[in-house]
Amino acid sequence: MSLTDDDDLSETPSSEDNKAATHSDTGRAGLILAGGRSERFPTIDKALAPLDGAPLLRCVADALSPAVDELIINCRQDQQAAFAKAVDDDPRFAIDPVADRGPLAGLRTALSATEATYAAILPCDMPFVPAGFIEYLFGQAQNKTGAVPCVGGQQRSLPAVVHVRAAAAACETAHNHRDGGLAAFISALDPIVVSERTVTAHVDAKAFTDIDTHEELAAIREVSHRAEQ
Ligand SMILES: Nc1nc2c(ncn2[C@@H]2O[C@H](COP(=O)(O)OP(=O)(O)OP(=O)(O)O)[C@@H](O)[C@H]2O)c(=O)[nH]1
Repeated sequence: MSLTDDDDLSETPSSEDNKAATHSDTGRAGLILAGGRSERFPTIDKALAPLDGAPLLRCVADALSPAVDELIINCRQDQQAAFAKAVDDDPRFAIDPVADRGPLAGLRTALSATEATYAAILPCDMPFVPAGFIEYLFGQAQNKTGAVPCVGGQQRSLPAVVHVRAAAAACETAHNHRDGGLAAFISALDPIVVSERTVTAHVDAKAFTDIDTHEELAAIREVSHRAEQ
């Protein structure tokens, strides 16, 4: 499938489709990539590391939930039980058939688990992206292959809102690419890039902070502790 920004990707479900709608047959999915090994975050899976009393995974799920109709967590089989306990809602899980194949493989697994037309994608370590900004990205992605923000002078791969079928095709293209990562995926998807000026009008740049180490998490805790005083 070849898609460009000019392609109209709108899908108008028939009344038959609507009658047959199930929990997974929704307009907007939220996909959380959480199948990494957290090697820079020793002794604990960073998705379970607490921030203000809640595991990072729950912070991300709580932020995403208001903007989506269904939540899907992508991870390894051995993470599922702990992750199910960590989040408040009752998310679906998309389990990697083969572990440790990287975020792009995780994304393919997550995309194949939803019937939604559009999906927001977040990593498990980016807890401050507000639902309002995800809603904004859904609006920008409408009838396009997707939308990503420009932050710090760079187009980001995540967070992203993507057209699910276009994204699945872009995963295949990226898979055959030399680096085979999320950057190759975004390049193949060719989404709308929301300018930095527009991004900063909607949200603080801190919203896109991701947490890779204990030191980074401690620094964030320190800032929020000071803000409370
Ligand atoms: N499904 C899946 N997700 C992954 C994989 N590797 C990384 N991710 C996810 O992709 C996102 C970005 O990855 P990183 O920030 O590098 O996380 P990580 O690989 O767990 O961390 P390090 O091991 O310290 O590099 C995180 O949400 C990870 O959970 C993988 O092999 N499979």
